[in-house]
Amino acid sequence: MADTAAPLAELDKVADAGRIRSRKLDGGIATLVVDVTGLGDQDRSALERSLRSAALGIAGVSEVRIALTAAQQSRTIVAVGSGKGGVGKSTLTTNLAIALARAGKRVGVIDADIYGPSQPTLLGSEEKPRAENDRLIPVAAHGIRFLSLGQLVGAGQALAWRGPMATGALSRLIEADWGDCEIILVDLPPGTGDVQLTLLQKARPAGAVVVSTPQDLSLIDARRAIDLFGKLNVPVLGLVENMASYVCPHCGESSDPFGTGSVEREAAAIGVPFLGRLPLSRAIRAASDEGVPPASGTGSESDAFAELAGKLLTALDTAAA
Ligand SMILES: Nc1ncnc2c1ncn2[C@@H]1O[C@H](COP(=O)(O)OP(=O)(O)OP(=O)(O)O)[C@@H](O)[C@H]1O
Repeated sequence: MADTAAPLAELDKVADAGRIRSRKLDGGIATLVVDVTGLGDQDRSALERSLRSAALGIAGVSEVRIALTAAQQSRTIVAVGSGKGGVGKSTLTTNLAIALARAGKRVGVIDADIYGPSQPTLLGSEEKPRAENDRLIPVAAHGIRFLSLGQLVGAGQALAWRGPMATGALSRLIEADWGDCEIILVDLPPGTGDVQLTLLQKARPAGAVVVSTPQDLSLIDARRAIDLFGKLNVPVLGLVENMASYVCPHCGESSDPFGTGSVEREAAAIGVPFLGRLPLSRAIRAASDEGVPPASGTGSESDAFAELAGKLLTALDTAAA
């Protein structure tokens, strides 16, 4: 029977312009090739269902065959690590992600910190992710999407995980339906043990950001993290100095409780970019506790994260060149 696809033109009303790459009607069988690039699993299924039911409503169509195609989604994973806990790695991850989103990127965050998953608190969202076709759907907050071990288990429970259990749960986060996310930041657990190693091997990040306070102790541990990245061939995209100077809100005098400048010197010594310095700021601590990331607002803290995000994008471009 002749192929006369004209009646299928109707389907343009169902799919966004250009998504239907080819259409054919032969012997009552409608065959469509549909480009689903950039759509998450749910949107793909929804589009397929709508096209199928619309096609079956067209006179002369008795069967519908749909092939979905997608251009390879280019996605960059960046690990955020520190040698030591409590230096602000999670705070940096959240705010860097939001600053990247404000710079126009589609950003996801994986909270892989088994010792203290804190992204739900930092992002002020206790929403649990749904699963579709056995894949988790990241939760949206402050213009980014995120998944956290803290959403899969109760607070404090992940701490008891070791080995395969932790690795299995982390794999679910990495293999989730990240849709059109272009950059995914992974908030690593502090330290350089087996969990970090497995995670890096699974996620295969394009690079890593290492955060440290200017204290010697934090810096010594940061060097261990840098070594681990080096051993796994994960380029260090840059170092960030957190909790540097403190400006007294009363008298305005600036002091350096943990010292200042050592992280920048370390970056120069090992030949990696210094991405920037964040002050020790009561506003950062208070906003983080309240689930209102400073990067989502305005002011000097938000500007500092925006600057870090810009430098990270430059470092990513340089690493890819
Ligand atoms: N620049 C800053 N100024 C003030 N407080 C900060 C700053 N950075 C982080 N903090 C606070 O320090 C505490 C630890 O930060 P955070 O949880 O981000 O560290 P971490 O390195 O991820 O720790 P862990 O590895 O234990 O999860 C939090 O209370 C956070 O609000």
